[in-house]
Amino acid sequence: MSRKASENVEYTLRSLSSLMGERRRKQQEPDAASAAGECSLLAAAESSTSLQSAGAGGGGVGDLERAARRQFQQDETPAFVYVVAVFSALGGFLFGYDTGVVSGAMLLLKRQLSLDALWQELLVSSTVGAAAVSALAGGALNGVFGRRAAILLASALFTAGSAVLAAANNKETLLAGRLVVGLGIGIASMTVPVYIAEVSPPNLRGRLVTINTLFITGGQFFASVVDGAFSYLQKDGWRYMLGLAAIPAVIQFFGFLFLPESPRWLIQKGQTQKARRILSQMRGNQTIDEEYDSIKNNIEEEEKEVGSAGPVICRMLSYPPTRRALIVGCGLQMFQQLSGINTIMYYSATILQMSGVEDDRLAIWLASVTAFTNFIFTLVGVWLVEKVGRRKLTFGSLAGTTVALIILALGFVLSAQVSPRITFKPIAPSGQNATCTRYSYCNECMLDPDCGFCYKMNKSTVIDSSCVPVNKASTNEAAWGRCENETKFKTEDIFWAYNFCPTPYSWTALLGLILYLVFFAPGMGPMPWTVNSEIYPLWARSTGNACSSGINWIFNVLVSLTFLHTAEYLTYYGAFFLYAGFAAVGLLFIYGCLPETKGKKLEEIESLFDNRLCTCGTSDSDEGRYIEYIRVKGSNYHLSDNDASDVE
Ligand SMILES: O[C@H]1[C@H](O)[C@@H](O)[C@H](O)[C@@H](O)[C@H]1O
Repeated sequence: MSRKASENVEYTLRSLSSLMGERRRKQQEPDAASAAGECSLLAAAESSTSLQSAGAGGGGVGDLERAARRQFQQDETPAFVYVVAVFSALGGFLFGYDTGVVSGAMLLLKRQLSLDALWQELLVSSTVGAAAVSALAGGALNGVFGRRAAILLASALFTAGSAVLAAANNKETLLAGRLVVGLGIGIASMTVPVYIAEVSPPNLRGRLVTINTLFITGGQFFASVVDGAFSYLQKDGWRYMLGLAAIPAVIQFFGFLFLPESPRWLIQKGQTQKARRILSQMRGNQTIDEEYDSIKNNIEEEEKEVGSAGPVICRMLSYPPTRRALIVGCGLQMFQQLSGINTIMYYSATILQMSGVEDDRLAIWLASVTAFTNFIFTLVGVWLVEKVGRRKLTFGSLAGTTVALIILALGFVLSAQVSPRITFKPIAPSGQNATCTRYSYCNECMLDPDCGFCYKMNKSTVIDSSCVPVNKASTNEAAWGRCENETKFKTEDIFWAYNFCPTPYSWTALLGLILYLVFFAPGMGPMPWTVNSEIYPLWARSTGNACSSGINWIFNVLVSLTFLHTAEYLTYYGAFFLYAGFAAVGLLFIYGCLPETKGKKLEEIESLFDNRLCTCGTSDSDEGRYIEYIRVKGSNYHLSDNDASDVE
């Protein structure tokens, strides 16, 4: 095509795109498919009439299509956006690493510092508690100082906390270090998804924000490997485990000294020149005028509509669209935790032991297989999020998770039904606890955290079984009796089961565990974070994310801290049935309340919450329609079938 002809095509497309843009603005309809700085020309694929008429004025549809396709191939998202996303997601890695590493570190710490149960619980949950507080406070921090400053602060806290932990000489210092790290986790968990969402182009936003969760699960997996490797270093192994987090934290800190602030936040603060510069850096060869204008207009309109007086949370609650978005965001985070992910993560070693793995070390290594499954299937989520969209992915994931929880619970029911009888009741030495010897079946004994099951095997039958107190310093052996000395009883063909019962049905628990992660990881793991980064308008984004992340952390503590007690009262299968029940309620919630945000500009998403909640399930209007877009980005034309979310 000659230069002149191509200019003609360009001109026609530009005028058509702005005409369409105008018309839409007049109709005040959300332009869902247009990417940042773009207008979309929509045409149902079956009838390419609009395309033809568009082409007619500028050299024919053939030329037009060819030009558009050529430009599409040239028009790439600059690598800079990926660099920014990966550096930010280091915050996710640290979140995963620091929450994951503590279980392995605790095995060594409790011996070296003689920690009692209270201190162990304090060291684990103080971090999650501090994360809840700082996630809630992070909203104000983000709003006032910006996303970049918040991320810098989080990485400084991670670095300082890790250094304190590595050098700690007593439990009080350890507690201080864990609190500092927790403060970093909370801030990172609420800021990073927001920052990535704000710098990403709409067609990649879901994928890039989901990468943050990939880094969280990657951090958890890495932590489990580090735990396994350093568990051989009985003295001071925990210092390496806890201190290693300083490395990615320092990298992130220095990286962010050179990375830019979110252009959306800058526009909100009136720093428009800087915002334009950063936006064009992020969009490469695409023009940014329309994206810039739409962000700016949006801020002005929002101010008119909602005003700027009073605390943001009050304005959010009194303005119906943001109130609904907040309910959806917090609900998603709550159901993520109520479906028991962290019970599964923290107790996977125990669940694996129940399925027949008797060796402690092997169980720790197998727990890293669990963490790896979580990680790999989060990758599947990264791939699926822009293909099937948030709504279907979340719903499908939670449906599978519910089934897996039921299988897991049934596994425990079967195990409990064939639970071995206790046939031998040893007399407790004087002054020793004798409570455990009162139980009649292994599953009662197993649910008491102070007791363990000591037995022999005759072929595949359990014989000479007793329930005796566990050695508080090492759950690998009993406090007294035949199972008192691990090295000795192993040579005498005597077995010790703490927290599990030998049963032929334990494989169902393993099956349930794997199925759980396969379903949970692609959707329910990442989507609550991804959706929350998108559903609030700019003025409410930090506060909305602060609240929902706070809810995530609060329910995280509640569920993981109560698991053992819940299991004691309801038995293991009762606990898993309970989570399955929560997950089922979550399914109804998602079906009724979660709208599809795929492909929409952040500025358009607010309108999805204009209607009453629980009407989203009825408005899946894109179903079964194939839509083709020609995008016009300044001088670049796209033919893309990716963003099938806007229907006119
Ligand atoms: O999205 C993450 C992820 O699924 C993690 O594996 C889990 O430990 C977190 O609690 C959750 O927020």
